[in-house]
Amino acid sequence: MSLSNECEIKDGLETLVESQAIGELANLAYFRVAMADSVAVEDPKFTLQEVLDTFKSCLSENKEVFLEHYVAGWLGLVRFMNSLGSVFSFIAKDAVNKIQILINHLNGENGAHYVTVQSMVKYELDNQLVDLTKRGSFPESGCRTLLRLHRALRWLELFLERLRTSTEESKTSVMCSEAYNESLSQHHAWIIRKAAGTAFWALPGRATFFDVMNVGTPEQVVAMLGDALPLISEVYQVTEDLYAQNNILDLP
Ligand SMILES: CCCCCCCC/C=C\CCCCCCCC(=O)N[C@@H](COP(=O)(O)O)[C@H](O)/C=C/CCCCCCCCCCCCC
Repeated sequence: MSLSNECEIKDGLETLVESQAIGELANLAYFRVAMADSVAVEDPKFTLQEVLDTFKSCLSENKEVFLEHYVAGWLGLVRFMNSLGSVFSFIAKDAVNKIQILINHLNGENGAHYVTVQSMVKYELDNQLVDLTKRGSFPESGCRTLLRLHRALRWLELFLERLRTSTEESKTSVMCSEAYNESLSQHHAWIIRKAAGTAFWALPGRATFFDVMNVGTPEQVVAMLGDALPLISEVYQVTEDLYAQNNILDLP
């Protein structure tokens, strides 16, 4: 995928952040990213396969993480969340804001340094473009912005693993909040934890959830989750190791 139609994507995201109709526009934004990759997009509905494909493209042969594919993966996930209802809008809006910041870096004059997460970290640290101990001059550094999505990727991994091994009786709200409590919640203020916990109760049941994934039978969903999880885990682990090596896992 190439961000040759960067302006269109950027315009779409800017509108998306400002708009109340966030769900509809998230679809549009992802639609454009997908088009840039020649993915078949006649059907604008979310499919788990699309997200799987973007995470598959994330890692280079030498395990570098391509930022544009990472961003495309998140846009796909936001589309999914938007299809679940407006109660998740505050979460989607935060995710989209962060995606927008990363796309701005990719499209900016220093975009060449933002091709991979590895090159982004090196560039920003070498040039003191990251607030390391307290928030200051660089609230929109790529490193701190991606870290927020990276932590959310751990939540996703834990949640999807629960979904994969769930039974018909399992509750998505319980699986979601367990995954959240084991990961992201540790980085969130009390008020955010409460709001997130409330939103989880609005999640549809497992059967509807599987339907929205547009994969097929529950057995096919489970099989695809089995394919998707190692990819997501690897992207997570490569990023985690990179951030650990550079001592930037706690950026303010
Ligand atoms: C394959 C399909 C099945 C799963 C689909 C899941 C779709 C999930 C899509 C997006 C997930 C949301 C990502 C949220 C990123 C949150 C980043 C964050 O931590 N931000 C906080 C800190 O930011 P700064 O203030 O430091 O800039 C911010 O305070 C958060 C605000 C919003 C609340 C975030 C709650 C996160 C809950 C994650 C679970 C989402 C549940 C969705 C259920 C489908």
